[in-house]
Amino acid sequence: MAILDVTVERAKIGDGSSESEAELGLGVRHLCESGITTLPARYVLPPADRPGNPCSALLPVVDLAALRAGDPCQLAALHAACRDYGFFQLLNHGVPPDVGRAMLDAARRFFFDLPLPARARYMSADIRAAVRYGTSFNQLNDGVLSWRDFLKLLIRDTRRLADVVPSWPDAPEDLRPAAAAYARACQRVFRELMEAALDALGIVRCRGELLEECDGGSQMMMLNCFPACPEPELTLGMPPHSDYGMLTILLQDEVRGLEVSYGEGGGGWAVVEALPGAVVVNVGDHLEILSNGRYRSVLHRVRVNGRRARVSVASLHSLPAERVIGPAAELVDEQRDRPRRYMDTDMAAFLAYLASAEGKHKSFSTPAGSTSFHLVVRQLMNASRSSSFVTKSMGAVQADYGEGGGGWAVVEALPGAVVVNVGDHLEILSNGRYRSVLHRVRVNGRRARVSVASLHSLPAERVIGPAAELVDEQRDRPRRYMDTDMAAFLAYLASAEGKHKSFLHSRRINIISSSSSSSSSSCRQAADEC
Ligand SMILES: O=C(O)CCC(=O)C(=O)O
Ligand SMILES: [Fe+2]
Repeated sequence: MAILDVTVERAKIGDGSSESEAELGLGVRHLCESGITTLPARYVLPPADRPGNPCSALLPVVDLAALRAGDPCQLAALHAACRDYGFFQLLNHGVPPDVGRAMLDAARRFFFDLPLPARARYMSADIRAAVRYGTSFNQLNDGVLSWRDFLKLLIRDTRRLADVVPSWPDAPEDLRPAAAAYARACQRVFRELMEAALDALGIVRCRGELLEECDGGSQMMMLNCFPACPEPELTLGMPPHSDYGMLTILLQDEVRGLEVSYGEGGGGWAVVEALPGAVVVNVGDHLEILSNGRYRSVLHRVRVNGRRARVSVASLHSLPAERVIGPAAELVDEQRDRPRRYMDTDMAAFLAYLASAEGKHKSFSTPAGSTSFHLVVRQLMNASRSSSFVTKSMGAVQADYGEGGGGWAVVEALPGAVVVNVGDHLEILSNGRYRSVLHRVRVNGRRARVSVASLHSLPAERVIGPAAELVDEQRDRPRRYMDTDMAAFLAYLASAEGKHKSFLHSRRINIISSSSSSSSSSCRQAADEC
């Protein structure tokens, strides 16, 4: 049905679809200059992924001046915002208004005043380039393009900002000083927020070390440009994604556009309404991992506007790229119902993920939808065995069903039958064609029940990944799982045996089953790696 709709919509778009791929690669600013009046087909989302009617979200507010002064209410507000929303607005952040204004102004002039050749000097196919002008989300892999151009400025070690500034665009002429001043201001905000977050989380043992690493951490500034769009209801400026890093500080002009995912299973989208002078801060994947899941890295996306262009600057902060990140020791206690929820991750693991699945989970045309990097990490932790089980009294087994799970149906089995279910390994081997479904067992007030489950898999040392025949990157059959093996599984068991099966499973199943409708995605800032 969705495919049919898209075909019809594309046919309707007609003249807009005539731009060549090479032309589209030059970005949406260039496209606008060419005078298009309809949206080219490559930007048209399937109906289920389009932005729909906006509703508003008023984010929690944190006052950094009060936090700095030791106000316990502000620490509590920060903690609750990171835990419950993953997003907040920051007031009295200490970024001087003229520094923010100068940053946005220079970014606007870079995108709108410079002729294409001046901007195109910074175009690069290398996603690792420290300075890079590009378009869409992950241009080479996006099935549907996003209505966005960007300039990425990567600072690998924030203490060495001065060394990298000379490599930044020299036009407009105030871009370098404006971006450098803004980068420095964000570094201070990041440092202060991390200090408070570590306190709020009760991370004491490696507090000093972590803060030192924040001081010499990585910072990626994404200058985003979303020109006015001829058919804004058909596309997005950025697809649903989470940010790869500890914290992101977002500066935006007066045009709204940022939307955050909310609701059970993340089905709803709300446009962020920010207070004048506030910056928006969100938790990234690394802080979710460090906090062992107490803080949330939430999916967000950007809607575009039919009349007004929008410019934003997202400053993504993390520890140094080579740092291994895992849950803080204080937040893991296997004895006290605080299992470790994430495997350690580092840039090497992340790059391996990119090499195996780069962009695969970000494409709107990918039926599997997608996930952020840390969700993939969770998924690997969860890999177990293919299984079947035999029950004596079937009535108690329930299997998850429905869009995104959420419903539970009691299994009724025929007399004499055994029930067989697909396990995680077969789901991986089948590259997601077969599903390893959540199930649970209810108990009975009157009758005891006994069952025997026999779980089968390949030899323990065997590395399991999607079968070659079921992966074809050219034909819309991307690889959906990283390889896994028993060592990875045992490492997981050693750290977290059985404690959080349902949490991990529910995330993973959601990712798989919600995919066809939501195609949420991510790790973009990851794609434009740190
Ligand atoms: O422009 C925005 O509001 C959000 C930008 C964003 O999410 C990003 O650059 O990661
Ligand atoms: Fe983002």
